[in-house]
This record gives sequence, structure tokens and C-alpha cells, in this order.
Amino acid sequence: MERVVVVTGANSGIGLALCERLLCEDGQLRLCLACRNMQRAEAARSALLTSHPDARVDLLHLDVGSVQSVLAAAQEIKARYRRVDFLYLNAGIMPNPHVDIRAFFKGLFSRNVINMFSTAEGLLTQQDRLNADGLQEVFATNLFGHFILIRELEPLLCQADLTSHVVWTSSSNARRSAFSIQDIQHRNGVEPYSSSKYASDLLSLALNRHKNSQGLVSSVICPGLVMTNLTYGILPSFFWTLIMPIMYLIRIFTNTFTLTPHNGAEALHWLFLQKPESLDARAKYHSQTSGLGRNYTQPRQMDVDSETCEALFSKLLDLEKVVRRKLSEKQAENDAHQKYLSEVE
Ligand SMILES: NC(=O)C1=CN([C@@H]2O[C@H](COP(=O)(O)OP(=O)(O)OC[C@H]3O[C@@H](n4cnc5c(N)ncnc54)[C@H](OP(=O)(O)O)[C@@H]3O)[C@@H](O)[C@H]2O)C=CC1
Ligand SMILES: CC(C)CCC[C@@H](C)[C@H]1CC[C@H]2C3=C(CC[C@]12C)[C@@]1(C)CCC(=O)[C@@H](C)[C@@H]1CC3
Repeated sequence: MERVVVVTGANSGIGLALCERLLCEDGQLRLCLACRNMQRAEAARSALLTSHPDARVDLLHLDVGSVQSVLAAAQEIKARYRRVDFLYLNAGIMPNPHVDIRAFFKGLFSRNVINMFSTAEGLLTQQDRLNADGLQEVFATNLFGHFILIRELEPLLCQADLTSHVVWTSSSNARRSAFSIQDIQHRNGVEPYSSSKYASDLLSLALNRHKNSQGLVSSVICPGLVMTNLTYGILPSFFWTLIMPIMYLIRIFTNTFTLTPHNGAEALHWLFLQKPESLDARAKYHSQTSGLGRNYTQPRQMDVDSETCEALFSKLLDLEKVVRRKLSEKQAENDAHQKYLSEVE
């Protein structure tokens, strides 16, 4: 049977590498690249079709940071496909990152050095802002838009006798201490990325608790440190190129330096091949690359608890109601304005 795979943020980096790997695995796939920039999406589609001329690759406009765009994209998916077998929630941002150089050098000579390189704990902060929906942009993009997408696609994801797999591209930068259940959007901190990724770990567990019985399975991965537009936003690409030999050296000690998008997509690809029933809801699946360049996937237990995951789930459902109500009020205002304009013309 033809399998439908939707990938958000598929036009570059890890998302695009995943698409390439999935097409090598199964040429019969129906692959849907859900992207906000259609020009880049078209370029990604052309690149995929160059190596897989017979592949079925669809494009879909989706700005996961805009609730209205998510609702429209979900409508379009429901019109196009009868079900969704895999939903890769990969789109993500880290705006205005700042590396604490002093902390880096301090960490370099501490016993914590390996952990520092694999999680960036204590090294990175970001400056967030509000988006057009009045939500914190990092939370809206990395988590909430994807949550609304799942909610809208439930009829295609939860079908009798069939299993659908939702996969979150999280991070080893996800940290409990960066997240607060009183401030799920991270309005009051400087680590919105870490908070949003920790929230995705919690939400994945909540989805498993609530939706496994309806055939939906959720998993979380970390791609490791990968050279993509996201990391080129942290330090310029020429700098990364300059220190590449050092990074290959570090890879010998921490296999989390996967470095290329192909390697980073390892755990995403591996999950595509697994029986969903065999997966652990509390594990994060890490892409790893050995010093000699061998890729493998390593499960590690996440620092999540049922109580916090339930609290987050219920807060997200509440926020969904508020956002939907605001949107329909705005829509009603627009309709009234249009009516007024047509009457005075
Ligand atoms: N690189 C790394 O070391 C790591 C990355 N990750 C995660 O991997 C994922 C992929 O990132 P990566 O490949 O590294 O970086 P890229 O910047 O190359 O890819 C991010 C993708 O997300 C898309 N995107 C961003 N915002 C939106 C939006 N509002 N709506 C739709 N699409 C959007 C981007 O589209 P556009 O081209 O339009 O910007 C792009 O396609 C992210 O979730 C990131 O957090 C996790 C751990 C490490
Ligand atoms: C390696 C060099 C000599 C110096 C680089 C220092 C830092 C800029 C990096 C050290 C660990 C890196 C890291 C990330 C970003 C760049 C570093 C802080 C991430 C936070 C990128 C995004 C993620 O999601 C994480 C998995 C990465 C963890 C490691």
C-alpha cells in the first residue's frame, strides 16, 4: 500500500536529507514537503527528482509559525490524502543565538566538557519575539504550530487498525531547567529553544498516553550537531569550515557531532524502519556518528514525568481554544468589514 509521508521544514538541512534517504528506501512513497518558502521548496523538489526521477514528491505551503497557515495546510492535506502514515515535525528555528565564550572556555577545562559539546548546556541563549498570533515565535514554530497540525490531522492519523507515526526533531539541548509549566511559551527567559525542545519531549509522551489506543505513535529524536542554516546562524559558515578538523577530532570523544545533514537524519530514517510497537515512549533516539564515520541510532531515556506532560497537554488544549476563538473573531470582523464595503460601494 502507498505510504504518505509529510515532512515539515523539508526544504533544507536535516529535513531535506531525510527526504533523500526516505526515497532511497522506498521509491513508492508519496512524499509531501511542507514548507513556508515555496521557491526553496521547489528547488528541494527538483533536487530530489534529479536523483529519483520517478518519485512522487508533492509541495505544500505551511508556515508552522502561523496558526492560520497551519489550519489551511491541514485542510489541504485532508483534501489530498486519505491518511498520513508518517508525520515528521522537523521545522525549527533558533533566532538571534548568542554563545557565551567565557562559559565555553571555562567548560573546555572542566570535567563537564563532553556534556558541554553534546548539549551546549550553559553556552547558548536566544532573543525571542512575539509573532502575529501574539505567541512567542520559538514556541509557536517549534511546538505549537506542530501541535495544531496534529490536532487537525487526527482523522488521518488515528484510523482503525492502522498505525501512524509522528516524529519530532527535538534536541539534546532540551533541558527541564529551561522549561517552566507556568511559562510554557518561555516569555520570561533567554533559552526559548531549549524550552521548546523540552516541551516537544513532554508533548510526545503525552500524545503516546492519549493517542496510542487510537493508532497514533509519537517519537522524539536528536540529530546531533549538524552543519545547517541553523548552525550557520550561530557562527558563520567560514568559521565552521575553519574548525572542521577540530570537530572531527571531537567526534572521536562524542559521537553526537554528526556534522552532515545525511548523518543527522540517521535516527529519523531508522524510525521509519521500526515497528512503532517496539519503540519506547520515554526514549529520545539520538543520531550518532563514530570517529570512523559509522552512523547508528542510540536510545536514551528522557528526563520527563507523566505529571508535567499531562499539565502541558492540558495547557496546550486551553491555548488552542483561545487562539481559535481569536481567529474566528478576527474572521467575523473581516467579514463584517467586507460586507460594509460592498454595501457602501
Ligand atoms: N542543526 C543542528 O545541529 C540541530 C538541529 N536540530 C533541529 O533540526 C530541525 C531542522 O533544522 P536544521 O536542518 O538544522 O536547520 P535548517 O534551518 O536547515 O532547517 C530548518 C527548516 O525548518 C524550516 N522552518 C523554519 N521556520 C519555519 C516555519 N515557520 N514554517 C515552516 N518551516 C519553517 C526552514 O525553512 P526556511 O528555509 O523557510 O527557513 C527549514 O526548512 C530543527 O527543528 C532544529 O531545531 C536539532 C538539533 C541539532
Ligand atoms: C567546536 C568548536 C571548537 C567550538 C564551538 C562552540 C559552540 C558554538 C558549539 C559547542 C556545542 C555546540 C552545540 C550546538 C550549537 C553550537 C555549540 C554550542 C547545538 C546547541 C545546536 C543545536 C542543537 O539542537 C544542539 C543539539 C547542539 C548541541 C551542541
